[in-house]
Amino acid sequence: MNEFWTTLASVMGVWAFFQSILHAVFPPELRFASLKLFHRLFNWVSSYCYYDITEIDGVNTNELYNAVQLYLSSSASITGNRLSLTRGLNSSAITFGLSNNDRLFDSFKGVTVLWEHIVTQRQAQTFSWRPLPEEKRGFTLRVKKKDKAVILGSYLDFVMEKAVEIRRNNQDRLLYTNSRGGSLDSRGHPWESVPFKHPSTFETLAMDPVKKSEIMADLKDFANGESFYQKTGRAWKRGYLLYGPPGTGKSSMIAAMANFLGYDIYDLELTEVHTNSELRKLLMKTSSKSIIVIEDIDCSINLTNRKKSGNSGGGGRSNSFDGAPPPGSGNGGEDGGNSITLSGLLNFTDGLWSCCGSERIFVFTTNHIEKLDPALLRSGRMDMHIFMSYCSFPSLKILLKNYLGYEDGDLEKDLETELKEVMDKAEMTPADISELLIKNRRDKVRAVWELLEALRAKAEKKSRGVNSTVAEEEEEQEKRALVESPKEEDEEAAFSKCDQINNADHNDEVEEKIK
Ligand SMILES: Nc1ncnc2c1ncn2[C@@H]1O[C@H](COP(=O)(O)OP(=O)(O)OP(=O)(O)O)[C@@H](O)[C@H]1O
Ligand SMILES: [Mg+2]
Repeated sequence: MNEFWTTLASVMGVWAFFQSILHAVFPPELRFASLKLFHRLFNWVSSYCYYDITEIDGVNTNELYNAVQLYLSSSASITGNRLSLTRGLNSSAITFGLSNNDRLFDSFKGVTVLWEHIVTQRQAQTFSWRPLPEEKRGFTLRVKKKDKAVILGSYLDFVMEKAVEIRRNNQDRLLYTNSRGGSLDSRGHPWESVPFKHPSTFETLAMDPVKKSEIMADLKDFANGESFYQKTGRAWKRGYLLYGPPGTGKSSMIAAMANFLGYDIYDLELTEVHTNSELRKLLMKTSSKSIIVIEDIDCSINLTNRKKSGNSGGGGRSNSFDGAPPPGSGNGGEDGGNSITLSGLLNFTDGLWSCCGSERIFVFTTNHIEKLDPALLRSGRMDMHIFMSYCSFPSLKILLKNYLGYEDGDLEKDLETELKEVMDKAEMTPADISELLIKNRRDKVRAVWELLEALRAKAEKKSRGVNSTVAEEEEEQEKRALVESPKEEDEEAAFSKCDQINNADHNDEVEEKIK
């Protein structure tokens, strides 16, 4: 050991002496050239090579940096004496990390490597189109030259895989939103996140049990289908379109999917996205094993003004849902890139860019499938169309079990028969029924009788031909008003969206279909 320190001291001494001679004798250019030469010489003689993994690579966040940080946080791999402990905002576990400017050894397949965490203050802010963090952070990996092949070949992949695993186990899943508009945070992320804690599961979801098991099997096949997608040359992604009246469980289904697969959710607010290229950037910043959701797609973008959409209706912003992109809008639009087109959206879900990353699910929801452009519904676009319908008797049984603890056979026979009869005629949504059950949950018997009363009343109204869709229509208009409201610059687009509400005839047709 002593020998090591003596050698190190002499090398440092020689280096210091060499530098002072350089400063005293040579002009700066020559000094620089000699330093370069010395470094080359040193690298040539040294038996180590070094890899720098910086936190920010140009303008993008370096995924490998995050992975290394997580990997080094796994207690199994850590052998250092000094560790930093963190508990992230979105995490329910404490993680270890390498302290700033500290180092530790790790071994892999009999090879020992040294990790060093380097943190330096960023020099005076250079010009940048977004604020950069104050510190420059990075890891340096020191590897023996003879072990280079092992490390580059499999160690870094192993680190990446381990990091994903650690993240899955340690961290709560996240719900991301793009509510910041197109702006990025200091680490280059366009998405904001909060912990995802929605308790909906397939168990609590009231829907036809056969359909439910089909969906669950489809999701399982997808999640386990890496080799299938590889073999068939398909991108590892899947699209689901959930449609049906308000309150039938579309959003609950998305939460159940995420909880079932353990995926994060990216809730894409289309009205906050201004151009196709912005949409693409958002996509590029989503991680794999995630569900990308566009809710109420018919309310998010203009579906009716197809003819006008090419010129954004005279200069204002309009997210146009047009089969053919307006001239020059393939990557943002002629008007300075101020429109999203259907082709942009399809590229987002379907084109080459949709394959950056893998294992992703796209889910669109709508109350009005008939308002969607056929291009979006064509086979291959959305792999599964799932109709979320009014509450049926099998769905009611699930709600009765979840809310009141009724098991099969607990209901009196007559009561059950009557519920069965009136259920389909009443066309009540699971949301309405849930409300009734919650209200009386302390008195099971009363809850069921009140429900039966409500169902009878609703069924009777239906049979008298009273338009039951008034409430739905009101809810729909509320939704649209929310989308259309505030921003002044969106006024024009808002007016054009109002046109959508004038589709009563069309609605009737679909209601027929749904029935
Ligand atoms: N199928 C269902 N199973 C269980 N609960 C449901 C179901 N549908 C609705 N609910 C209950 O009603 C509430 C509203 O449902 P949800 O938001 O999922 O409906 P939605 O179809 O997404 O409505 P919208 O079209 O208005 O977005 C949920 O919080 C849930 O408690
Ligand atoms: Mg919803």
